[in-house]
Amino acid sequence: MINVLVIDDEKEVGTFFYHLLKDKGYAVTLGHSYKDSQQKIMERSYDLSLIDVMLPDGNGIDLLKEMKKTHPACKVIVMTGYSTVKTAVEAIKFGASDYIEKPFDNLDELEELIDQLLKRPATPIESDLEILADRVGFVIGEHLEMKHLVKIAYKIAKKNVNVLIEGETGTGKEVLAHFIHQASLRSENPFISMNCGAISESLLESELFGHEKGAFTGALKEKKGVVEIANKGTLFLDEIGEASMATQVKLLRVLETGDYMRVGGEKICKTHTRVIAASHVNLAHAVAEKKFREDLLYRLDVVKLNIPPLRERKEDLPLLIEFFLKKLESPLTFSNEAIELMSQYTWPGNIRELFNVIKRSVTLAEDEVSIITPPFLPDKIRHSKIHPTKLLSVQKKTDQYTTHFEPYVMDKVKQILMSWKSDQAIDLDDILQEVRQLEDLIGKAFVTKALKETVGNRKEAAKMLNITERKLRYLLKEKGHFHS
Ligand SMILES: Nc1ncnc2c1ncn2[C@@H]1O[C@H](COP(=O)(O)OP(=O)(O)OP(=O)(O)O)[C@@H](O)[C@H]1O
Repeated sequence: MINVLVIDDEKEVGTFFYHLLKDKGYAVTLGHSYKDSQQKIMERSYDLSLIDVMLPDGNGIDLLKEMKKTHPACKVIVMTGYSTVKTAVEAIKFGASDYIEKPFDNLDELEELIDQLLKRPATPIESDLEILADRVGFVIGEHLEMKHLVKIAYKIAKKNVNVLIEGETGTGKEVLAHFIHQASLRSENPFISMNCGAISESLLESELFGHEKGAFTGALKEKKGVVEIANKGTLFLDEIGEASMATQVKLLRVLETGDYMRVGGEKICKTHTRVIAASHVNLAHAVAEKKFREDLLYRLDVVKLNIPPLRERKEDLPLLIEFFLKKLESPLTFSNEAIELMSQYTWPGNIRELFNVIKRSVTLAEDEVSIITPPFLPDKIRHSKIHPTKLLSVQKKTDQYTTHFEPYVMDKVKQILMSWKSDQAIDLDDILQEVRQLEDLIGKAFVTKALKETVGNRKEAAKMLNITERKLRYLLKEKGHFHS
């Protein structure tokens, strides 16, 4: 028997769902307040719950959290008024499967949604979204924050809400926008991408809204703008922060009412496009600096998705490398040392830069070798200097490193001191002599690794270690740091 809990303080809503669901053969429990529903959540388990976000004695989102904690498999639909769509999107972040707006004017759609949710197996969404991601060429990876973000993107894709994607250059904002479009009900209609920072102000306006014949010198024919072409589809506005204040006002109008005018035109036109905006600058900061309209930001960031930079999702490097090698139809692979160097690099250009590096290495290595080794990587990656402690300290889960050598060494010294009893006589000179030997050992390990990486090329090895070739020769001769 399927158990459903409907939580709403409006009696009519409860009664409506009671009859609708009872007729389908489900067992329905009604909750009328926060307190009362809390009790009902504790009493038994449910397969589905419909929760009103605004209860007189509490917040429906908190009940959603409790439900998810107590019965993780229970599907939740939150119910909201239009003005609280932002809250509903929040609910999705906390695990709601979907949200519906009150009043319910499409009952067939509502029934369909409930049936679909109850039909789905326990973790369906992951496989659905993975199939779609595969189709659009979007690597999700293993990074938890990224996985969560894609799940939210997938869930809100079917809703007609605007989305704001923030992230450094090359992190995949456009690919994510495309993924959202493909997951939406608009996927049969056009996805149009426009970079607001790439063209001049006057051209941007006519590209966005179109122009009438004779609107300006050179406007020989009338032209459709992207808001018109992407009508019923998705309009991806990259670098929205670059749009002038005047264009921002016009965009705001499009977002509020769908209305716009072609350049040189007098007729008000309407579009039903969905806007996904992106920016590599933090738009809230731009608002504080008065470079971006607050009301426009408010309209845009109904859903805000922040893509982490590649240096924070290094665990995804192998998957991305594999994906790009396949895309380039290359049979080559990267050696472990090459991958290690790539994971030490900070990737300021993010995934775009990674793709370019892979393309370059493949071109250089093709017909020469079957495994791409460090010499085929660009200098910036081979010689990207990392702080020695990054090598010596244990990498923590959070990818944080201690920033100085000293604490690491002091920790070891403390351990040694603890085992030294003050009544034991020691010889400090002997100890310092041992430390110098250790220094040699560490030096040897670095030199050996550098020579291995550069396949014995001393010039390259010296460069990698940031020492002169003379010093390297000295180390090899005097200290016996031979290449083993
Ligand atoms: N998750 C991903 N999976 C596969 N390819 C990706 C992914 N992210 C980025 N790319 C690739 O990296 C390149 C840059 O991606 P994209 O243009 O989407 O970045 P962006 O954040 O929009 O960049 P910009 O801010 O410079 O406009 C593209 O070639 C894209 O295909």
